[in-house]
Amino acid sequence: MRIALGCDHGGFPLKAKVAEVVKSCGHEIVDLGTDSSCSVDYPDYGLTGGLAIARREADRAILLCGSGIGISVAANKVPGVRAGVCHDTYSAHQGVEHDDMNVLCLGARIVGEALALEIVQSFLNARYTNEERHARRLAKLLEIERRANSGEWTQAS
Ligand SMILES: O=C(CO)[C@H](O)[C@H](O)[C@H](O)COP(=O)(O)O
Repeated sequence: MRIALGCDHGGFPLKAKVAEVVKSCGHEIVDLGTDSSCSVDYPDYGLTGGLAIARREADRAILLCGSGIGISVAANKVPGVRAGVCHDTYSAHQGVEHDDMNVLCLGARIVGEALALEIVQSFLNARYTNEERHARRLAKLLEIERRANSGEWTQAS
């Protein structure tokens, strides 16, 4: 798979190790920056990561920030993105298997390196099951997205 990898300064300390694991699992990296610990703004990197998915430049993304929260909120604003913060391996594979999560977000200030790398592997190895109940729920998510984007909830009547 092509895996977009992006981070802000809070996530930067984990980025190189995550890239190593992604490549060692046989995947290609689409590097979205940032490339140093200089302070930057997580919405910029959440957007870039989300767009990589929306534009099909990557199959999945891994986004890192201090907590994982800010960058996941930003990425989830992009239609087609299903980003989740996962700080345990179970969520990382179940999020893909049940919810077709396509963006994994990690907080480099929350998880240690060893656990983070196991979480990454768990995410990469997981596949969406497409079981009937999951497909039904995913269809409902997509319908929420469609209605939100149509403006029906924000236009004055
Ligand atoms: O954790 C974050 C948002 O949820 C971001 O990664 C930022 O890294 C964090 O807010 C940055 O904090 P800083 O005090 O500007 O380093």
